[in-house]
Amino acid sequence: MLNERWNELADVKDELAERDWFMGTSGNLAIKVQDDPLQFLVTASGKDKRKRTDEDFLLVDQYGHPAVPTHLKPSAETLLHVEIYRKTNALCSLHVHTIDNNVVSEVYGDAGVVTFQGQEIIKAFDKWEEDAILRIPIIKNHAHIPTLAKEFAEHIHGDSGAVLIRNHGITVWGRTAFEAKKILEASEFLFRYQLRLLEHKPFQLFKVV
Ligand SMILES: CSC[C@@H](O)[C@@H](O)C(=O)COP(=O)(O)O
Ligand SMILES: [Zn+2]
Repeated sequence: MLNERWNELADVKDELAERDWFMGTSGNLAIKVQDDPLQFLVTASGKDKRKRTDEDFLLVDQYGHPAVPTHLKPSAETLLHVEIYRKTNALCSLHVHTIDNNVVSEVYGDAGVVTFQGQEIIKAFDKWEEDAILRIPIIKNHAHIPTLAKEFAEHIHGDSGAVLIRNHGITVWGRTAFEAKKILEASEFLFRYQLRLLEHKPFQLFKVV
């Protein structure tokens, strides 16, 4: 099981690296290995996530501490992944910094949310009704990670979802690694769309849905 999960997460990491979503060692990824007690694989802190090595991940427990002795340090943002697995049945959680998610988080940061409606791709979030609205919350980038994780946890409401951290990045989760990746890609599509739209229709910034 551990090996299977390791390879699954390594493959996701390679795909996101191909998109250049790990600039400057940013980003972290996790995949659950077992419940009761919780154990999951998380990226080792500070690594170049574009490289595939056998020190890319380490196993951590329900507190985000290494589950077995290791010289590797868990991601600085491991506590956010802990909150996801504590509150949901998600299997995989992904965090990336992109220019688009940072700019969107700043443009809509004061509102605390960015909304999308009438966009085909919101079906990736399991929203199938014609007038469905997708709301992605935006939280403050607290430097104190336990505080960040606490505020982040208030926006975890299901086995899949997405939360923006202002001028920092996005964290998504899903019932499978495939679903988490789908939500991440769909989010980045929407962010790019929204920023392009604002270039052509600046008044869209004030559209209330
Ligand atoms: C250099 S990126 C800033 C980091 O503090 C963090 O936000 C991040 O995403 C990567 O941290 P990491 O500890 O490698 O998981
Ligand atoms: Zn980060």
